[in-house]
Amino acid sequence: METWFIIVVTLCISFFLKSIFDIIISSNSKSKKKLPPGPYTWPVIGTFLWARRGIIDVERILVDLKAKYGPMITLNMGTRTTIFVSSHSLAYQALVQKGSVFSDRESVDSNNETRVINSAPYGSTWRLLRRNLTSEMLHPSRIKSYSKARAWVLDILLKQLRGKQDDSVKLVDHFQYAMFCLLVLMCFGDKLDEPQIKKIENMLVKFLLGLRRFKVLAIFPRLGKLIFGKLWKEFYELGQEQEKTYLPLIEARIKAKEQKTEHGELEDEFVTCYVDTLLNLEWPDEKRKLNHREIVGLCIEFLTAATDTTSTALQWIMANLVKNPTIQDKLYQEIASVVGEKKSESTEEVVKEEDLQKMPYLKAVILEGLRRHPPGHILFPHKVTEEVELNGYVIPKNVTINFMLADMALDPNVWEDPLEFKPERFLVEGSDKESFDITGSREIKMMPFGAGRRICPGYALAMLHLEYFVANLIWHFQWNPVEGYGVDLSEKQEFTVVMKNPLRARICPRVNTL
Ligand code: HEM
Repeated sequence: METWFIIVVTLCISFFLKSIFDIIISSNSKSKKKLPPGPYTWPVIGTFLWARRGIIDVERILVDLKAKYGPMITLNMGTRTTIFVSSHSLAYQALVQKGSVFSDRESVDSNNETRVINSAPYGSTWRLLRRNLTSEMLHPSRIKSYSKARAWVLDILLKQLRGKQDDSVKLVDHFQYAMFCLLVLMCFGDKLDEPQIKKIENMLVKFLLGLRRFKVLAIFPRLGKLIFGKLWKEFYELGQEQEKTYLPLIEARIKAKEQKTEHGELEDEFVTCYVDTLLNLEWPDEKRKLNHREIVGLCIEFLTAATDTTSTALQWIMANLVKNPTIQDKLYQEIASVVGEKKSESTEEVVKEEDLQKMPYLKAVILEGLRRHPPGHILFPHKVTEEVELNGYVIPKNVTINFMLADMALDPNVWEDPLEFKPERFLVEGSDKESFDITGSREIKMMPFGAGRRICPGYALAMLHLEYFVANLIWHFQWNPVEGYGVDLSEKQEFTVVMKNPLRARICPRVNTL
C-alpha cells in the first residue's frame, strides 16, 4: 500500500513538473518552431533512470531512435531537456559556422567557485584560462621544450616493458603511468619520485571512476547533499585529499623558483610549467591573482584532460596493431626506413620527435585509432548563448546539446567499411601522404577532439604523444597476441571509453639491424 502510494505521488509530481517544464520551454522560446522530435520521458523518474545509464547505453538507445526521429533527437531527462546531434553537417553548422552561439557550457557550480576551462561558460573567464593554456603551455615552442621530458618518460616505459615480458602484463597500467610521469612534470615542474606519481595517479583515477556516481550530486546540488549524504562525504573527502597533495607541490614550486631567481639565471632545465603560468595570471575584473585553491582546480583539470584520454587512445591503437600484424609490420617498415636513413648520425636507437613528420603511415594509424575508438563518445555538453535554429528546429537557451562523435565516426555514408581498422583510408589516393584536417575547420568527418571554439586545446600535444610513443613501442618490440587470449575490442565506459578486457600482449624486443 505504502509503495503504491509513493509511486502514485511520484507520478503526479512528475506529471505536474513535466507540464510546468513544457510551458517554461515553450514560453521561453521566441519562435514558433519546435524542438527536435524525440520520445516521451517522465520528469524526476526520467532523471534518475537516465543518470543511472552509462554513455554506451544511452548511445545504443539513441542509435536506434535515430532511425525513427532523424539526426536531431530531444530527450526530456526530467528537469533538463537534452538535444542529441548525430549528423556531420549539422555538427559543422553548429560548432564551426555558428560557433559563437554554440560554445557555451552548463554552469555546474552556481557559486562560481570552480573556475576551470571545461566548465566555464563562454565568456571572459573561459577566454582567459584557455588563452593561458594554449599560448603558455601548448604553444609549439613550449611543447618542444618538453622533448627531454618525453625522452625521460620513454626510457621509463621501455625499461618497465623490458622487465615484464610475461603475458600477464596489463599494458594500460604502464601507458597510464608514463602519461602521469610526463603530465605531472609539465604541471608542477618537478620530477617526482615513483611513490608520489603513483599517489597522484591513484587519487585521480579514483576521482574519475567515481564521476559517474558523483554525477547525481550535480543534478540536484542542494538536495543531493541531503539525500546522498554518504556519497557527498566521499566526494568532499576526495577533494580534500587532492588539495592536501597538490598545495605543497605548488608551494614547493614557488620556493624553488624564488631560490633559483635569487642565485641568478634560471637553469636550462628550468622549463616553465603549468603552475608557473597560473601563478602569473590575474582575474582582470577582480584585479587579483588566482588563489591556490583555484590553481589546484586547474591542475586537476590539466591532469585529468591529458592523461586518461591519451593512455586510453594508446591502448586502443596498440590493441589494433596486435590484432592486425600486417599493419604492424607495415608501420615497422616505415619507421625502419626513416631511422635507417639517419643511422650514421645517431647511435641511440630511439625514434626521435623530428623523425615523426616523415612517417605518414604512422599518422594514419593514429587517426584510424582515434576514429575507430575515440576516448570520448559524446562531446562534453554544449549550450547555446541565445535561442537559435538548427535544421529547422529551435534550440532554446536553456537546453543541453550533445554531439555524438563516435556515431559520426562509424557512419557508413561517410566511411567505407566503418568497423574495419584501415589506416590507408587516411592516405591521399595515389600518394603515401596523409592530409586530414583533425580540427574539422573545413568539414567534419570525425571529431575525436571536438571542433570549433571549444575544440580540445591539447589536440596537437596529444597527437605528438601518441605518435612518439606508438612509433617507439613498435620500433623496440614486436607485439603478438597472447595464445588463447585474443584481442577483444569490447568497450566499457569509465571516464573515457576503455577496453572492457584490457590489452595483454606478448612483447619481444626487436634486434634492429639496419
Ligand atoms: C587523445 C587525447 C585527447 C582527446 C581524445 C581529447 C578530447 C577532448 C574533447 C572531445 C573535448 C571536448 C571538446 C568540446 O566540448 O567541444 C576536449 C576538451 C578539452 N581538452 Fe582534450 N583531449 C585529449 C587530450 C588533451 C590534452 C593533452 C589536454 C591538455 C594538455 C587537453 C585539454 C582539454 C581541455 C582543457 C578541454 C576543455 C576545452 C574547453 O572547454 O574550451 N585534452 N578534449
